[in-house]
Amino acid sequence: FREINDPNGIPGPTQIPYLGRVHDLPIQFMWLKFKEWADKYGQQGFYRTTMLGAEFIVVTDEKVAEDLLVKRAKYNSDRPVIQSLFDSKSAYGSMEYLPLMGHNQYWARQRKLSHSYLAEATKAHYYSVMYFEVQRWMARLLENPEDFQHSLEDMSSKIMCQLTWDDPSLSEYCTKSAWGLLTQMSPAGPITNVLTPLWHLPTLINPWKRAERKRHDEQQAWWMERLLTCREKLAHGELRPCWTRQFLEKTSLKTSISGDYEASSVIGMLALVGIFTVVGPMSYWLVSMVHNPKWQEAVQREVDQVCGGRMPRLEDAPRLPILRACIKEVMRWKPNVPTGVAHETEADDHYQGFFIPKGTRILPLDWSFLRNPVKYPDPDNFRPERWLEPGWPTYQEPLTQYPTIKGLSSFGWGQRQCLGMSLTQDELIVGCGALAWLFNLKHKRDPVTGQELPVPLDQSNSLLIIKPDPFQMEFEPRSEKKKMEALRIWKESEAKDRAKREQWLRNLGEGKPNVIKEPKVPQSTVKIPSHSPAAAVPVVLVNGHETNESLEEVVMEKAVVDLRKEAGIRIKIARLDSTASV
Ligand code: HEM
Repeated sequence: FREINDPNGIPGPTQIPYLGRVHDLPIQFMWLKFKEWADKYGQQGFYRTTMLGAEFIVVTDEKVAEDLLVKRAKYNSDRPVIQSLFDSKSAYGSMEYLPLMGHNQYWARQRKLSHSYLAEATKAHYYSVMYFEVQRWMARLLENPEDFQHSLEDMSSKIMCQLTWDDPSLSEYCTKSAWGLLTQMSPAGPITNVLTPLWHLPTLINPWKRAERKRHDEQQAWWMERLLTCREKLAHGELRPCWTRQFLEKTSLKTSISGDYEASSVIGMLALVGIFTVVGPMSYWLVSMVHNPKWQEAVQREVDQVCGGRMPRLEDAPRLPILRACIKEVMRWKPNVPTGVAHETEADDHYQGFFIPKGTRILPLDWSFLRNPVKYPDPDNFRPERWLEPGWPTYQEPLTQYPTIKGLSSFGWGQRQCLGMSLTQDELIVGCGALAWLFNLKHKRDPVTGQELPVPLDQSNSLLIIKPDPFQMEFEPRSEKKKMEALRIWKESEAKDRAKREQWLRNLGEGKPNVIKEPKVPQSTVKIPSHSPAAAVPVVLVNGHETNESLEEVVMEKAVVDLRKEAGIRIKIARLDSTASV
């Protein structure tokens, strides 16, 4: 007992031999107990606890997270094992779940690949996918408002399925599969994540292992089927631009990804992770707007003034600071990964005079960071003005650029920081902007008593990534004109999309080339500083049109085209102030 409660060690709750503090750490709303301990023991910005022999350092201050997870990222970027998944860290080469992988070769190459695809998500072609799905969601909300939680999840899933496999019809299964994995990896999921020794029972008497085997095999088979279907469609010229097409056509030649199994996993995982993450803040947006009608009115006023009566688009973002402030405040007030995602240390270390052994799990407690009263005065209340008015510690100028959710502690730290920040920001701007344009989000009234039905503020699941429990609310169209306009826009977009798909297939039948016309890239809310290496990337023009491809890709393509004896392609490179032709 004395050994595990060393008075000179890192402060923390008293540990019981073997159990540590697992017995009084509730599975439900675990982050609240962690915060309670933080207030008691975390004066230095961190404290220590253990669970069934596993050492934890719970980080409660952003400065400490910066020191341990960013400055010492070289040896603090591993992940702990998740007991109820087979080889969650890919230590034995399973190569399946990028965000859960150890700090190993599979993680390095998959992160590189995912990074390039998610940067792609900020490019012009992909914006149209977001607009299209948000327009569909608005129409669905008008037609069936009761179903809003399901249709929201489906919208998010359709965006990911289209970006990944060019097929929004896969959304229902993809969502189911995403929640399956999320549940399996969360402490609030199977009991074997907490009582870990149970996992080692022989398979015959181990229902958890058998259930996981079934879930795992189905998911992997589904991911593989997606890759093979895309390959077949590509061979027939039927696959429009998406990450799988990009992989099959270009990346597969250059990357060290080992083959179809790994490729289908890394691409499939991207689709999954983009669903439940974005659903959280979008759901809490609804909750926050119902509870804060004044801020809802402020966002509506801003959207009306800036967008002149139409649905907001991404190029409007620099002139929508109130919308961005409310989005950021929703993510601060109701963080959807409240415990943070643990890193594991790969070497013995000393910090502030304390010894941290190799294999310690470092938990950056986001709930604590975002409720720090010094950085966020009045932390328990929804105060978007903290991002908009000088005098608040978090205020930053220029307001065309700030507030931005990029870099928020909720996206994690150092080498493991989230790769989906841009995608999340863009989806939230388009989605929440459309809601503000079209609806008054309100409490629903009981048809019998006329009383307002409650929209709970603190009822959610307790998975690693949370969302509010089912609730009821009202989506009141702001006017009949807006309602008709939203339905018209959706009908028009749907008809155009159908026509484009048909044209694509007709072209194929007639042997004509299929050309994708990309809309202009909207101005980002965050400008790239001129000293950044990204600013020096040359703009590549093909036949006078800007392309998203790199110079090497274009030259490579030209070589292929030349080989096929299809001449007539001109490539012009504009590099900063000078231009040259190849
Ligand atoms: C509200 C939205 C989101 C939140 C709060 C969030 C949060 C996080 C967090 C906390 C991590 C772990 C960071 C760490 O270990 O320090 C992470 C990792 C990751 N996120 Fe997100 N995420 C969001 C959206 C997305 C989206 C939309 C995508 C992509 C489609 C995405 C892709 C990833 C990937 C691939 C990783 C693994 C990075 C690695 O292990 O190297 N995330 N995210």
